[in-house]
Amino acid sequence: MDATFRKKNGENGTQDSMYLEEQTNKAGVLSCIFSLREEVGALAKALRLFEDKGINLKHIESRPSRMNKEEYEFFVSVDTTYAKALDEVIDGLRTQISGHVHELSRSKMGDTVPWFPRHIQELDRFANQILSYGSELDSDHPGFTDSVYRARRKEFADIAYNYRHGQAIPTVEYTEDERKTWGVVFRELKTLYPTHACREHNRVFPLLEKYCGYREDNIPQLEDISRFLQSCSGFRLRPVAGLLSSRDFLAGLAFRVFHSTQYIRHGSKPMYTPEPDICHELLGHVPLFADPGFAQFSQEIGLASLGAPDEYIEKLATVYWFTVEFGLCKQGSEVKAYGAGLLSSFGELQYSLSDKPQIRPFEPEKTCVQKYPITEFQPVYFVAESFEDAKEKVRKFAATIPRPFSVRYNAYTQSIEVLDSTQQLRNLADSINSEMGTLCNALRKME
Ligand SMILES: C[C@H](O)[C@H](O)[C@H]1CNc2nc(N)[nH]c(=O)c2N1
Ligand SMILES: N[C@@H](Cc1ccccc1)C(=O)O
Ligand SMILES: [Fe+2]
Repeated sequence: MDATFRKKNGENGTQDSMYLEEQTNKAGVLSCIFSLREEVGALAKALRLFEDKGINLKHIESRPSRMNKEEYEFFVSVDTTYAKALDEVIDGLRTQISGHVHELSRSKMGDTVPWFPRHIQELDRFANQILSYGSELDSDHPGFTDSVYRARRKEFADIAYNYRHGQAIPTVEYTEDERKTWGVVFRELKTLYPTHACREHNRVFPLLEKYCGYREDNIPQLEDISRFLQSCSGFRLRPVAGLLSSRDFLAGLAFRVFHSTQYIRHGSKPMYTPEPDICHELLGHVPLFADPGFAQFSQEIGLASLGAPDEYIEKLATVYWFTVEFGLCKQGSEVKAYGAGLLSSFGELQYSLSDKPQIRPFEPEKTCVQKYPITEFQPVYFVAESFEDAKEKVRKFAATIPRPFSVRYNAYTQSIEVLDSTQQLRNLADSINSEMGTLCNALRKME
């Protein structure tokens, strides 16, 4: 059970001596936490309530309460088939044994909400939680049997493992072979961008050539790009050894942090690779993260993911997949690519705008359940009406994610604020008020 137990003080500052929290994070399991005044038979009485309703407990744990020495806390889980009976037991715990229960409140910040980073520095915890793409990829990965390539990948992994927030991203000396691979990818893609890429991508690309060393004969350095992005949109890069879980990866976006690989694809297959590599990050993602509107869109997906239940992380990751990774977008009378997985693969970029794949309108409620392959061209793409439209739709979708609190990113402290107290809301109101003053003044000066 990955639930964390945390007891909260009541809003009025008093210590609640009992709280109940249901969770449905794990498919098929419902949990509840309650605390009781310690005395002979207290637990037996509580358990009788479960017995009376015919509930077979799956799991029970107890521990002395840290907040109140006279109390014990109990954590129980039951099969979801007992959902209704559990509600009745909770009522019973509140009423029938209230003699042993002082005050009662439901903790708003669920004590069972999945952990998420609150400060940008906490992203350091993700460094060594890399997923292998699975045996499926390993065996047909173009670099699988190349021992030189594998050794080189380990060098890149070590840079990422040792990286800590705030450090400069180490410069890498790329080999001649690596530069050759980059050159092929760069050249082919550059000829396709004017006709295939969305206008936001085409607008930023020349700036990257001017300021970040984007050239056919040079693989740009992550540190230079990270600085450039910070000045455009506040996005920054962090080196990562490989694929992160969707939850971790999306959490980074909430802080405007993009986890970027630093190794390059195997030279034998430059036109398409089944996993992210530096070509994908620098040619696919970076130009769009430099666009303020797109940066905002990406961060909102990240914020929506914090503390969300697993099933919603999966849906959000699918929405991310069909927008940021493989999205198509209407621009004027044409359809263009804005998904980074398309903008970094000269094979798939051409295919995506041909008449071969299926094209459907982007509707988050439908798109979020679409299955997709991760190691071959996509059979289905979704077309957004515009970035603004996609942003609005994703916002509406995100609002359906069950979460008992709202969050906001504070860029000054680089931390996530959980908006669950009147003090937090007052701070937010103050800051909006100050911005509103700026806006009104500026408007007056325009007249
Ligand atoms: C969020 C979604 O699952 C997406 O495919 C993520 C998964 N993990 C990742 N991890 C890394 N390092 N890079 C990525 O682009 C992604 N993409
Ligand atoms: N297929 C992309 C890389 C990629 C793999 C998986 C997900 C997203 C992107 C390319 O060749 O550039
Ligand atoms: Fe990507």
